[in-house]
Amino acid sequence: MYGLKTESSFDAAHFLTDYHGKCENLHGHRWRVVAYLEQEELQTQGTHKDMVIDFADFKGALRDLTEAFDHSFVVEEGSLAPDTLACLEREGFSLSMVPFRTTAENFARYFYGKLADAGFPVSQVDVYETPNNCAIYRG
Ligand SMILES: Nc1nc2c(c(=O)[nH]1)N=C([C@H](O)[C@H](O)COP(=O)(O)OP(=O)(O)OP(=O)(O)O)CN2
Ligand SMILES: [Zn+2]
Repeated sequence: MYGLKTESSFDAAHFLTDYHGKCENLHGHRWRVVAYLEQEELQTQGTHKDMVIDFADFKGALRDLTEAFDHSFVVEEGSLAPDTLACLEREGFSLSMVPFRTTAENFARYFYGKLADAGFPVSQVDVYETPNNCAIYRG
């Protein structure tokens, strides 16, 4: 079995809906996303011979996914009143609406799904919310 690993990060704001503690307030993190691929065999011919996948393609795909959240306010759908959202948009803030509670676990599953949908043989995604705290999603 062969494996590849790459990582990317994004800085964003969020809050946790229905959380009782400091994380119910708007705050920010630098989320670090580490993705792993696994494949039994290497490619056998062409420019990608003896590679799982070109690192350039893998790191570019993960970077595009994290870039979409960078310097935005990641908002769980339905967690803010429509007029609150309208005010934030009117002020020009960048909002990223997501259909999940913005936990590290859910981000890990989200990035896993996006990489799998793009055809990468993803086996695991780690999402660090702080340097010491990491959520893991495995297929
Ligand atoms: N299992 C999870 N637990 C928590 C998550 C999560 O995504 N998964 N998220 C949060 C909050 O987002 C919160 O911001 C994290 O707070 P905390 O761990 O306290 O992080 P700090 O940066 O404040 O770290 P300190 O050690 O307190 O400096 C909560 N839990
Ligand atoms: Zn947080």
